[in-house]
Amino acid sequence: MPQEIIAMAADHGGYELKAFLRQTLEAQGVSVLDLGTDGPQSVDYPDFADAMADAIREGRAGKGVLICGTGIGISIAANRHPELRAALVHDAFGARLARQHNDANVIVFGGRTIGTEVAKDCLALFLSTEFEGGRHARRVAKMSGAAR
Ligand SMILES: O=C(CO)[C@H](O)[C@H](O)COP(=O)(O)O
Repeated sequence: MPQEIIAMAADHGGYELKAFLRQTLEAQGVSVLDLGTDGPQSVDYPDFADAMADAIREGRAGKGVLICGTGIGISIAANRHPELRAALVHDAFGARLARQHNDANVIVFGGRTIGTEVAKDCLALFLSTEFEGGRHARRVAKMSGAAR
């Protein structure tokens, strides 16, 4: 089975953490689709959530990493897209449960709030943990259906 491609995108509050995590993944042989941004100039985080949604919808990546300063704005923007289940994660427990219970396909970090080593551990757990299905599949399906 071909290895899943991981898309990454960040605003100016997260580009440094993105570069660190990209380097980490590529050193492990993981293919990364980098959707920007790549420098400190001010950009708008919704544009990068939109780029992530396009990449996942078009099958250019299987999972993604989004980063803004706090992770909050880019989470809000990402979860407006039906193809994304974006989880803002601060610790290993959240990273694992985001996969096991929520079948999240995007992990979100705050570039100004999380340490690089914590983010690295969270990302590794996120990418290596399977969705549990069962009762969680019913709940995830309810989020994918038409609004009430
Ligand atoms: O965290 C964010 C959104 O939730 C943004 O990164 C943050 O709002 C950008 O702020 P500034 O333009 O002052 O650098």
